[in-house]
Amino acid sequence: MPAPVYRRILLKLSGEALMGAGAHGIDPDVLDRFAADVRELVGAGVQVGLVIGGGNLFRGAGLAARGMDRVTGDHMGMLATLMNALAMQDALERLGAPARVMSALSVERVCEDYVRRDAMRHLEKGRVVIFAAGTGNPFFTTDTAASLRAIEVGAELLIKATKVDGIYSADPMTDPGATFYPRISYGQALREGLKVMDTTAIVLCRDHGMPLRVMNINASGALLRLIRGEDIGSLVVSGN
Ligand SMILES: Nc1ncnc2c1ncn2[C@@H]1O[C@H](COP(=O)(O)OP(=O)(O)OP(=O)(O)O)[C@@H](O)[C@H]1O
Ligand SMILES: O=c1ccn([C@@H]2O[C@H](COP(=O)(O)O)[C@@H](O)[C@H]2O)c(=O)[nH]1
Repeated sequence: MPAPVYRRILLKLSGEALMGAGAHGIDPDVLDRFAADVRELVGAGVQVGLVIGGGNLFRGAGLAARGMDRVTGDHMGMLATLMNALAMQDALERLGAPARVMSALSVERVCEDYVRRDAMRHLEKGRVVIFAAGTGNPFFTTDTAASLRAIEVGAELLIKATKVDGIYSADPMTDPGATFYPRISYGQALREGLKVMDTTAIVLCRDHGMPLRVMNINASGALLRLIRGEDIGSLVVSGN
């Protein structure tokens, strides 16, 4: 087996994908499958930071569209990501992979607060660090939190694992004519307003030279092959 080409990665997992075939919540089989994929990475010697979205439970923008105060909705969205993080911590530990949830919002009886130096230490010890509650601020997303944490902890790659195979000219879920981009520059992604990842997250990656891959979360064994150097999904590269 080829050795991993990355020492430390930050993996952003879609919250929505946790629903599986359901319309809401967490499908336990899907959760366990994702946890097994993450454990394989740890087993291969890679230090793994995780950020999990909250779209399977709540998004602030959706709640605001139905009349709720936006900041309250975003607080609920961030707490939703904490619930997903706790579920993932449990699934990983059932598989024998030590994990720590670190939250950007203080919920001190439940998990650790996010402190960068502590997070680095957990990673060095081979524990999966699950960064919960996004950035801790409303009006952001977990994509931005993933970019931020990847940069803060010195990850060598940010992987966005989502429901589609990578980046396309348009949303492939709604546009069957969308073309796949195996490589795209940050500049082109921003210019074309591609909605696969939010603008703030892409700008952060661009400005801090964080390599970014978008890939399908449901492709079996793909994460392991990716960290061993296979060209999977779409790679976002420097340039205009
Ligand atoms: N140009 C594009 N290329 C690829 N996917 C796109 C594009 N435009 C929109 N998308 C959509 O973006 C989705 C991924 O982004 P999004 O952050 O909304 O999902 P997510 O990762 O599942 O979020 P959450 O973690 O909140 O559940 C894909 O599932 C895809 O349908
Ligand atoms: O930094 C952040 C991150 C997230 N939120 C809120 O949480 C939900 C869920 O996150 P997704 O990235 O959409 O999965 C998001 O819609 C926001 O409402 C936040 O406020 N700040």
